[in-house]
Amino acid sequence: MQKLTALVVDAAAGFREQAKSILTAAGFNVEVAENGQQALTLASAGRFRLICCSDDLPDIAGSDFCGQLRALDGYDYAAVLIMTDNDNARKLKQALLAGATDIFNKHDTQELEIYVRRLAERETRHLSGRVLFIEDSRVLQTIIIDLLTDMGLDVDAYTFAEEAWAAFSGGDYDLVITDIMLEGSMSGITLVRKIRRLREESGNLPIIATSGFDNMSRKIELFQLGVNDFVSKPINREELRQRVFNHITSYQNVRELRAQQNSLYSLAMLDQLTQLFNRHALREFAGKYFSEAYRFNRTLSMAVLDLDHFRDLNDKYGHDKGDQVLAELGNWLKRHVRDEDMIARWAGEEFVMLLPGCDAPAAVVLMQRMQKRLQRFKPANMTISLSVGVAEMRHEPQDNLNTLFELADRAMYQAKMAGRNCVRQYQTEEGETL
Ligand SMILES: Nc1nc2c(ncn2[C@@H]2O[C@H](COP(=O)(O)OP(=O)(O)OP(=O)(O)O)[C@@H](O)[C@H]2O)c(=O)[nH]1
Repeated sequence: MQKLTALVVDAAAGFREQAKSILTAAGFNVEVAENGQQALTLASAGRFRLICCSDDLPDIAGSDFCGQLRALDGYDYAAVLIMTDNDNARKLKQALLAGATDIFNKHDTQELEIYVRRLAERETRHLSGRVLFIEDSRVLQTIIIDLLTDMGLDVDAYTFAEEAWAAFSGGDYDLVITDIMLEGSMSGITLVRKIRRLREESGNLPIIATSGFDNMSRKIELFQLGVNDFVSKPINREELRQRVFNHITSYQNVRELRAQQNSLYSLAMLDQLTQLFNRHALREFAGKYFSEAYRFNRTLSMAVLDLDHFRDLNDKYGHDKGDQVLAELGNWLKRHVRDEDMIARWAGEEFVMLLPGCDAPAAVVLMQRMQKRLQRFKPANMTISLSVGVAEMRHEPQDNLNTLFELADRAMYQAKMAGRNCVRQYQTEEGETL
């Protein structure tokens, strides 16, 4: 990692001190000079990452100082900040043309503070990540591997796109850098196309293409294909370093944000004990089940499943054992429904299933089969049983989750009354099933 060094050049001792303290606070080691000549001597002896220079030096104009500094060996990419106390547009433009990076007002140092703090953060940030790198020139491969590992990155380097593609599916990468013209039967373009066709997250990975053909229509084609960036050969190390830095950090920020969103989603929608959807999620998604049933005139059934004598199990074996039973049962139930069905933990020991395309008699048969299997499956080594109530949507305008739940819940109660461990379809007092 580069050492953060800065040089302040100003004839006024007061401003030198002020600038020095701002830069020191941002993490720079600071040297000072009173005039341009002294600064140029110091600059050629050392290598400063940042030079903060007055536009009003006693011996040399600010723009000339910039020009002479840039001509020194190793100052191509240094940040040269011109400090001014008058906003003479012409003078400032001259300084920019002569190579100044930016211009700041001496009387408003807040902007300078923000700039140096951000630069220091960027320079000292420890990158970590994995790069898939494809380049068929051995010499260039070595140079770029050095650059990337120096940035803290792990690199998987390949000469052929075929090998890289084989490695891609097994690796958790943060960036792909690929040459476009490669030896072998697969080109860099085919590799990019294959990556972009992937549906999973890795299909969105940032890709930097490199090529010796600096041809505009080829570049445009590459961007259309989904390449994020392009670096022409011969590769400028510093340019590639900055581009890699930007792509890796923004990709990782997006990933982190997505992970946070997922964990918030999981907290909001999933029951933490069973990892099934919770009641809130059932309410959220039920609308879709009902509207599709109306639209396509499909049947929709609901089953309410309630553990029998669970209080006794808790009392006899403890609440932790009860929790274990619920967690294992939840997992087991999830594996016994189809992808389009929905299962949620409604409350303590009560679960709800929405079964689209399934009428009530079919749901009864399904639940009876499940009950049979449950006798063999002993969650947490406990023999348990379920009372199940089933009801079918009647396709009446007021049908919704609440009305269907009410019927299925009443059916579940009828199953309890009938001695538990059985399935009941809701029956009206007149004996009509619904
Ligand atoms: N371990 C555990 N127990 C729970 C949880 N949620 C609810 N319960 C317990 O589930 C039991 C439900 O008891 P009841 O409503 O009387 O029902 P039951 O004992 O299963 O009897 P029936 O439903 O009539 O067969 C209570 O003891 C609750 O404390 C939970 O998250 N973990």
